[in-house]
Amino acid sequence: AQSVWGYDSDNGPERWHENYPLAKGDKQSPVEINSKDVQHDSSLAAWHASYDPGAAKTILNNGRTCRVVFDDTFDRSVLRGGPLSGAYRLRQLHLHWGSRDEHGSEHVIDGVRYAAELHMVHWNPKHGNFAGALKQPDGVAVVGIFLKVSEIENIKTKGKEAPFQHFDPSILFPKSRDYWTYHGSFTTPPCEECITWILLREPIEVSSDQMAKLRSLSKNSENEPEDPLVDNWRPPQPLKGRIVKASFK
Ligand SMILES: COc1ccc(C[C@@]2(O)NC(=S)NC2=O)c(OC)c1
Ligand SMILES: [Zn+2]
Repeated sequence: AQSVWGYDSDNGPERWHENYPLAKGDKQSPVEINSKDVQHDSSLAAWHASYDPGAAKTILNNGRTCRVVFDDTFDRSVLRGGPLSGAYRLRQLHLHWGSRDEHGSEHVIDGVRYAAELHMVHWNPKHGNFAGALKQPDGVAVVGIFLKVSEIENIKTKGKEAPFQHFDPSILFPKSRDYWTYHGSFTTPPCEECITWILLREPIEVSSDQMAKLRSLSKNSENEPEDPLVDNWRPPQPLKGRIVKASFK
């Protein structure tokens, strides 16, 4: 049905605005980042995450992405510093990826599309709850991490099932803390413009097998015809005068 948004030609990003007017807002995400237009801001502080692995709860295929949810009923796994004031609670992380290694990320850096993009979504508890935070310009902070396919032979351990109860997502952070920051929106409907984006400059490496794992997920439920879950990324939206800040020179 047209009303259920997705990434296909009949319900994809070009049509979201028909049911979700915010999609045509002035602070939409993702965006293209051109290093020549980026402004270094020496007042930008370093960001810090202190995550409790025990906060990880479940991993879910919701037909649009693969999502891990965390206990955010108190300041258990938090992100602070960087462009933020106060501690933001980690609520969930999810990914966007392509059908091939040449595309899949949502933000595009100097024309480079990465194979995938990881979003770690945090919200500001001063707004009471997540729903309240969505309505505030400083309500949500998302750390975006680019995934590129490594050349090295992937070192997947066959058949090993890692329990998600002991998963500390800070292991996903790349070495460098360098980041870009700008004010934008969720990249899927309802596209609220409540996000302070912190995009890490250094991508993390994943093997092609790991990418294949992501691409093996399907949109459909069990016992329905196989419909591969791929290309769940929104193309870049107009900056509309916004300046992207860099924490690095
Ligand atoms: C109303 O609350 C929402 C709405 C959409 C998303 C998902 C997403 O749009 N946000 C980012 S970032 N990437 C996405 O795909 C969400 O993520 C926590 C929360
Ligand atoms: Zn996302």
